[in-house]
Amino acid sequence: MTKQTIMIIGLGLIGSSLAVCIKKTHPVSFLYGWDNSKETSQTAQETKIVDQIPENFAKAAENSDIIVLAVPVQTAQHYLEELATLNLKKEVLITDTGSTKQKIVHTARSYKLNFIGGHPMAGSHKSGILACDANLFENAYYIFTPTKKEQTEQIQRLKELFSGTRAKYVLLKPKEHDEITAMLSHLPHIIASGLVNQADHFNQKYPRAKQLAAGGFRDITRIASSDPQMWTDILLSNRHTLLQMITQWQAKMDDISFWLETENAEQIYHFFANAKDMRDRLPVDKKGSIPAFYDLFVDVPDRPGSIAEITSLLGKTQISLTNIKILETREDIIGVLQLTFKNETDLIAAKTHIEKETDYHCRLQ
Ligand SMILES: NC(=O)c1ccc[n+]([C@@H]2O[C@H](COP(=O)([O-])OP(=O)(O)OC[C@H]3O[C@@H](n4cnc5c(N)ncnc54)[C@H](O)[C@@H]3O)[C@@H](O)[C@H]2O)c1
Ligand SMILES: O=C(O)C(=O)C[C@]1(C(=O)O)C=C[C@@H](O)C=C1
Repeated sequence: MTKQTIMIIGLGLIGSSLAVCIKKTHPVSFLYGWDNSKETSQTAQETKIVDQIPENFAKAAENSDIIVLAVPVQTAQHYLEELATLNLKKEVLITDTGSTKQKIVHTARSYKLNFIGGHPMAGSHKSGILACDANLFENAYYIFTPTKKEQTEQIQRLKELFSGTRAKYVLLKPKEHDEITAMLSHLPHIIASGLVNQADHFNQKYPRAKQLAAGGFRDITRIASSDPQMWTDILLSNRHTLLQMITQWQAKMDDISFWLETENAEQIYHFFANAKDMRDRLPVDKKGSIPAFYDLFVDVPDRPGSIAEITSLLGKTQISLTNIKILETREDIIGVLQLTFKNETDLIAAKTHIEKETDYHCRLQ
């Protein structure tokens, strides 16, 4: 194992999780971390997620063999501009984790930087260093977008660097990447937030309506809790593709309006049947289509002692929780408890146990 100096710029959810994975498989490498949030830098230092938060950005970058940009995509562009002005090592390899690839690859090329675009297709609506998770990328796809054949050796360097993620590597062209993620990630985020905003407006007429939001609304809108800055950057950097996708979406909505106006049950049935068929065939073991965190949602009666009952049940079985949160206490009826575990085995064991010992309903999403 060669000793390398690695610099991670941006120590939020993705940067800190990658740092932990790198440390696990490359203990002899030296890891610099850089973040413009003082609090985040302090946490990274205290928890030893990185070896050092340097005093001087330029010196650390110039000393690095690999630089990983894990900041919002627009910010990553600015860092490339800055890195291009430094006296970086000749062999330095720069990569990023951003959710869009064409713009950043284009910028890196214009500065003649040794850059390979990267994108781990796993994440969460949670952000920041406190959401750091060493298992975040396990079984997920990690996309690289090389632009030249000569980059094979560089890709190999990155595959080795990120081997601790236990992700599956995929190579795509930047344009292919941006079209696929527009369909499967960016448009869904727009729709989820659109729904929440529409419901927010609606709530002015029926203020109690939000208390009634049940599984359907919650399931489809989880990702609306994601970081607004990150998503502003993503949308603006994949503008053209998204404009086309939105037009297609609007056409689909027009179809539904028409079928409703004309009471066309056959077309409406076909719309749902086709979607069900496609959704049911989605692989369930892939991150991206399942929650990246091992969360269990338990409907509990809103009465004293019900939370203690669950924690003591889990305590007896030695299943350890990493987080517990009361999501809502709906009047009179039930509330939802979000239990987070450190891996899938604990999650499934907890679900089985709670269902066996109580009559509480458990859901994975
Ligand atoms: N969240 C996801 O699900 C996900 C998944 C895959 C890829 N990505 C991409 O990875 C990147 C990071 O996303 P994240 O989820 O880790 O976001 P995050 O908000 O959790 O972390 C971003 C970090 O960058 C820091 N930062 C912001 N501006 C900075 C600057 N100018 N200089 C230094 N640090 C700065 C922030 O303080 C924060 O710690 C984004 O480009 C995003 O598109 C996100
Ligand atoms: O699971 C989530 O919360 C995510 O939003 C993760 C998700 C996605 O859309 O699948 C979000 C953006 C990233 O670029 C990759 C993954």
